[in-house]
Amino acid sequence: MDRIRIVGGRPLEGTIDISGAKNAALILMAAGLLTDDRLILANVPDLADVTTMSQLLAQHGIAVERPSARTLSLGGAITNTEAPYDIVRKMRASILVLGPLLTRTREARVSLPGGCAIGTRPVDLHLKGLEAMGAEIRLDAGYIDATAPHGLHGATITFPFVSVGATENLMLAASLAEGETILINAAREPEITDLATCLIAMGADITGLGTDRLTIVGVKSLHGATHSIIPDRIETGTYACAAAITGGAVTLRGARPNDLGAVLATMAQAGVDVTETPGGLHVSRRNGLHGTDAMTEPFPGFATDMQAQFMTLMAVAEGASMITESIFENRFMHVPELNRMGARINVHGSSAIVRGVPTLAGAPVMATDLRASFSLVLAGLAARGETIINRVYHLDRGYEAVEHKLAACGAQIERLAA
Ligand SMILES: CC(=O)N[C@H]1[C@@H](OP(=O)(O)OP(=O)(O)OC[C@H]2O[C@@H](n3ccc(=O)[nH]c3=O)[C@H](O)[C@@H]2O)O[C@H](CO)[C@@H](O)[C@@H]1O
Ligand SMILES: C=C(OP(=O)(O)O)C(=O)O
Repeated sequence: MDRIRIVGGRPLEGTIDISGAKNAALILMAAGLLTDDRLILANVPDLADVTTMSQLLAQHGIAVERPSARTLSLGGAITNTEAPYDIVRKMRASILVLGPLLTRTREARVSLPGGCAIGTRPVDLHLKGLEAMGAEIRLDAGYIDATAPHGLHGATITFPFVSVGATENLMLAASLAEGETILINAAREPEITDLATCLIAMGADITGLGTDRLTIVGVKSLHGATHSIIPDRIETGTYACAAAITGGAVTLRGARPNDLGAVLATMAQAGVDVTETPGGLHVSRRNGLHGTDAMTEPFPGFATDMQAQFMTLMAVAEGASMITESIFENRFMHVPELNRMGARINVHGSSAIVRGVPTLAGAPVMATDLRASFSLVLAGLAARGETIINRVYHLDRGYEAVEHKLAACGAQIERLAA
């Protein structure tokens, strides 16, 4: 297994190009199941999760080609409606093929994704929504067995709480269902709007973009389209933290500041200088950081996918912060690892109290999930001495060319191949 070695203490200076959004790429690839025509996706990041989704689509019969480094071309008829355990277990986002397979072919057998390091992550809202649209669902040997003998029909679905994945799955299903679907208390994440924009380009009828009420009127068929994926807001926020924690100055080229919701304002409150530029965002820090509270919430609130990285920033701020995780029940696995590097963080239920320390000390640490991994990279960049991060495969799921992007800005970082 690869490891990452960092020698900390160097301010980052330079420009980082922000890649296409992982979470938009995955759902847009699933949208490729909605038509036999070609769906061309541009600005696709080169990530392990994108490779996994390509494998999943390929075994459903979809031809997945990469005509250029950043472009994916999807097309062809669905020949197999089973999403097997061996692929689904690698990536929970595999559940996003359920809606498209069912609405297209009236049947789907998708392995239950199960829990993961950050929480139990049930998919009940996906299943209840599809049942409201006429699906018959039973669980069999760890699989979701779904059929829609008469096809899916529109329904009004009120989510009891916001779910990004359930909103996406039902949007995909509704786009080819008979009649009108209304999704109430829908997620408003930028990736949802990106999906809607692409579906509309494919011929779908969707209104309410960017709001918590989406109306989708099913159409008979969808056609091919070309769509460019939005820049990754979480990668943007993560590198903003990297600039800030090292006391550097970095331009994040291609970033879309509005997509970061409460994250940038919270960073600014903590003492980070954040300036919108014509092509992105400039982030620097000349003065000290001060402890600032944050609570994760659905968009436009503070993103849970930024919680671990912001916590590392607060670990070296002056004063205390309270960081509350309200989306996932177990997303503090980075805390013991950060504490091994000298941080002073206590977890009380869904909140972490962070008492800032003047410096962290390099140490061997273990990555436990994607964003926790980068929180350790950030700690390593700020720490005195050497940090070795194990289990880098978590990082490779969602961050493209981490060591190259950081080294180009002056970080002392290298990948140690297994
Ligand atoms: C591939 C992708 O886009 N992943 C993102 C997506 O995950 P994902 O779509 O899995 O996250 P959800 O928004 O669905 O989850 C929010 C909360 O709802 C719960 N829940 C969800 C569905 C359901 O049927 N029942 C249920 O109880 C989850 O366990 C969680 O506690 O949104 C999360 C929240 O912004 C992000 O952290 C993930 O990076
Ligand atoms: C939790 C994440 O991804 P996933 O939903 O694919 O596990 C993430 O991107 O931080």
